[in-house]
Parts: sequence; structure tokens; C-alpha cells
Amino acid sequence: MLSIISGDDVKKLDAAFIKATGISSWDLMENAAKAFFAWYQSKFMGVMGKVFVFSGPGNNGGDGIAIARLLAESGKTVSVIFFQEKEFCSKDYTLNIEKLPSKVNLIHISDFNFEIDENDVVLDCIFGIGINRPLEGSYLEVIERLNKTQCHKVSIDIPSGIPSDEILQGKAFKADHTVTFQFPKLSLLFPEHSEFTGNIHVVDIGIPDFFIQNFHKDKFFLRREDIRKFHKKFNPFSHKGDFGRIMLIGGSVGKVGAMVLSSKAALRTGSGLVHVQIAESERFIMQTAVPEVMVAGAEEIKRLDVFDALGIGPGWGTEVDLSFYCSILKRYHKPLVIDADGLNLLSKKPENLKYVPKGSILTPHIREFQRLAGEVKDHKERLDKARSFALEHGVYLVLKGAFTSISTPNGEQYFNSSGNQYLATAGSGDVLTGMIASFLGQGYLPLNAAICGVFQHGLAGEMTALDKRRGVIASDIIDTIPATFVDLDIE
Ligand SMILES: NC(=O)C1=CN([C@@H]2O[C@H](COP(=O)(O)OP(=O)(O)OC[C@H]3O[C@@H](n4cnc5c(N)ncnc54)[C@H](OP(=O)(O)O)[C@@H]3O)[C@@H](O)[C@H]2O)[C@@H](O)CC1
Ligand SMILES: Nc1ncnc2c1ncn2[C@@H]1O[C@H](COP(=O)(O)OP(=O)(O)O)[C@@H](O)[C@H]1O
Ligand SMILES: [K+]
Repeated sequence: MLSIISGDDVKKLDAAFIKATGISSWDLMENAAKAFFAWYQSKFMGVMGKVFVFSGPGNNGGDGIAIARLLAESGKTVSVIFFQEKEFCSKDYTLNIEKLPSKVNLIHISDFNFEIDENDVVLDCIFGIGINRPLEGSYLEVIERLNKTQCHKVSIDIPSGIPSDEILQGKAFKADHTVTFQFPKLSLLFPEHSEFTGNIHVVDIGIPDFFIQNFHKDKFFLRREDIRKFHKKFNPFSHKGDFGRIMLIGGSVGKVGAMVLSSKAALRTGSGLVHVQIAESERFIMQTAVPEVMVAGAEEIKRLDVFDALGIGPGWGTEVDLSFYCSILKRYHKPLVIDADGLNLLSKKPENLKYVPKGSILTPHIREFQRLAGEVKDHKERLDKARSFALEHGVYLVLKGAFTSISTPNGEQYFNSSGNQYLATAGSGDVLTGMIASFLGQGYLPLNAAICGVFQHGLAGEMTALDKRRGVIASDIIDTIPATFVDLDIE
């Protein structure tokens, strides 16, 4: 798991790492340049055009000059476009300028003609995490001009103009790819910046994560290599009881499809037994759609303690008797999952939040979270609010969207890296509810259930989108869940 630290802490991290290892800041910049170069070779091999490196006065610009050298040595035609004379630039920028081979064209911005072809590549190394005010003057003009230019665009560390932990004020470079060093800067995960970041790639520059953890506070980035350790192991003698008995509650008239999706997803995630409690009139539809599911009558809902986990809300409607809902929350003493109308009903009467069992998992999308916790001005404030909500109510708050975040009752936040825009389809959230409830019912700790559910839901979306793209529907995500276990090598 990568720790996400603030831009200010990166400077302290660099200084401490340099002190501890005896390497120089130039070496660290060289590591960054080499890591970028390796990425470039793997992704841009087939792009034959010229490379234009726009280098600002700080270390982001220094990275650019080092990268220009590596690209030129590999045979590329490279130009460096600079803004400031080296006396006004960072120490490592200057060292790298001195190492630049003569075959690299070094052009001051005022002499640059902007003759860039569609097939050429622009590397944005104007500003990194050291940006400290909105863009203006020639920097702004150049970035606006580059934003209108048709070519391949890659930002180094962060698109120039975007601060590392805050929302952008003003303009920024619009990249097709952002190659960020060591860990994604927090602001790369904000939806407000999606038009600037393009695809985000994290490259390792050789600072071990345990070292970063000395500076780290409470934010982590989840990647596929992290997921195995959150999974529980089963053995050949495991029986269906070990895989859990869960109850999903929801499915009003006309919305029973939500429960069809949730319950199928739970079965595909490995639940031993799945019961559903739905509107009586919808029984036939439910049992025809998912014969493996048991449809509960009113008497079964009286004995909630027999279930290893509950999932409440998909397709429930908002006309539910609140005292019935409350009685479920009061009578069930283990962590459960609440989604969709289960959340909307809590927003109607927030005092019922106190009955939600500690350690439960709430899975709102942005609008549901707004109903639950109030208006926010931007995603940064939303994340802060999610964190305090989870702390205050002792729950895991899964805030859905790109880079879904999981806020924990002890103030940590985990950001998911899997998934794509094709998951934004009707019923996709119902699938996630079924998956998380399933893991919870299989005896996973709530955090592990949330992490595995969120990651594998995203992965299933990625895998099924390979040949379906925007044609993905929620049922496709369900069909692909088993393949995610194979893909991650989970027994
Ligand atoms: N461990 C890592 O992650 C590593 C990170 N590395 C790299 O270092 C980068 C951070 O470098 P950095 O700190 O030198 O800051 P950077 O973004 O180049 O800009 C600062 C310069 O810009 C100026 N300036 C600021 N705002 C401005 C504005 N609006 N308009 C005009 N000027 C403005 C400011 O000067 P000022 O005018 O404020 O005096 C200063 O000169 C990081 O993103 C990564 O690429 C690797 O090399 C090694 C390991
Ligand atoms: N652009 C995106 N990138 C990654 N995941 C996404 C994106 N858009 C939506 N998702 C995921 O799709 C799911 C949608 O859930 P939700 O909004 O509850 O849908 P529904 O109400 O239709 O079931 C969530 O898990 C969310 O994280
Ligand atoms: K940049």
C-alpha cells in the first residue's frame, strides 16, 4: 500500500532520505528521470514524433532536463524549452543543464515557434508540487497555448498549475497522462481535476514505503498487489457455513432488480447462503431470477442473529416504515452494510444513525453522502467530511466514484485504484453492496471486506470493459467477479 503524504512533507521526506542513505538530491532526481524514462519506453515506444520538454525553474523543470538527456541518448529528437536562465533555477536543474548533450535543442520560451505536430510529444515539467500561486504571465500563456495544441501530452509528477493537496485556482496544463513519483499526490484524486490529469501512473523512485510511513499520516493508495493480504483463506474442509449466511433487505415493487443484482453479486463473491427480504409481491420474480437465493418471510426477519452479515437498502424505496428499519438496526449487533435507500432513510432521520452497529459499512455515492452529511464546496472538503463522519459514527464510510475512498473509524482513508467510467451504470452500486456484504458474511473484518469489495468491483469493471466499453451493464460486472479471484490468484 502506498502512503499518500502532503506536498510539504515530500520536501522533508527527501531531506531525511538523502541524510539516511547518503545519496544526493541529484541522484534522487536521476531516479525519478529513469523511472519516467522506463515508463515512457513501455508506453510511448510506438510514438515516433519529436519530444518537446517544457521546463520550469524548480526541480520539476530539473526532472525535465534529466529526462531530455535520457530520451536524447536513446535516439529521440528532443528540444528543451526553458523559461528562466539557470542562475534563477534550482541547484539540480542547473547540474542537469550542464550534463545536457549538445544534440538537445535548448530554446528560450520567447524564441519558441510552437511548431508541434500531432505525432509529437509535449512533456510538461513546468511546475510540480512546488507551485505556490495561480499561473500568470508567460507561464499561463504557454500552458493555454499548449492546451489548444493537438499532440501527445504527458505531465511529470502533476499537471503544472495544480497544487499537490488543494483544489486548483485558475488554469492548469491538460495532460493525457500524468506520471507521478512514488505515490499519487492527493489532488490527482479529486474529480475537479479529471480534465487535467488524464490517466494517472505511479512510478517508483526508490524510496521504500516504510521510510515514507515515518511521514505518513492517514492516507493510503490501494493497488492490486495489496489486495491478497486482505483476503481470508479457506481450505478443502470449509463448508457452506464457513462462507457465511447473509441477509439482504430491500427490493420494493418495481425495484426488485436491485436485489437480484445484489444477491447474485454476493453469491458470485462466495457467500454460502444468501437470503433476501423483499416486497412480498416480488417473490416470484426474485426466485425466478436467482434460484440460489432464499426469499425470507416476515418470521425470518425476527431472527436476525443467525445471519453473519446484513446488507440493507438496494431498491428498498423511501416509503419504508422507519420504526421497522430502526428495529433491525437495534436488534442486529454485528457490522452490516447500508446502501442506497438505506442511507436515504437515515438522511430523513439522522438521529437513527446512533443505532447503526459500530464498524458497519456505509456506501454512499456523492449525492447520497451530501444528503447524509450536508453540502460541501469541493472534493477536498467532502473527503474531510467523510473522515469526520466515519470517526464520529464509528463506521466505515465508502464514498463511491472514481478513486472511491474508504474512511475508517480511526481516521484513516484508503483510496481505490481500480475501476473506470464504465462502472457508472444502473445497478453497479447494488453489485458493490452484495460484494461487500458477502465478504463481511465470510468473516472478513469490515475494513478488509470494504477494501476487497471495492477493489474487485473496480477490477471486474475493468475486465468486462475490455470488450464492452460503454456497453457494460451491472450484470456483466457480476459475471466477471469470479474472474477477479483468478486474476488476483485468490483461492
Ligand atoms: N520525492 C519526490 O517526490 C521528488 C520530486 N522531484 C520533483 O521535484 C518537484 C518539486 O520541485 P520544487 O519543490 O523545486 O517545485 P517546482 O514545482 O518545480 O516549482 C517550484 C519553482 O516554481 C516557482 N513557482 C511556484 N509557483 C509559481 C508560479 N505560479 N509562477 C511562477 N513561478 C512559480 C518557485 O519559485 P518562487 O517564485 O516561488 O520563488 C520555484 O522556483 C516535484 O514535483 C518532482 O517533479 C524529483 O526531482 C526528485 C524527488
Ligand atoms: N468514473 C468512475 N470510475 C470508477 N468507478 C466508478 C466511476 N463511476 C462510478 N463508479 C463506481 O460505480 C459504482 C456506482 O454506484 P452507484 O452510484 O451507487 O450506482 P447505482 O445507484 O446505479 O447502483 C460505484 O462503485 C462507483 O465507485
Ligand atoms: K508538471
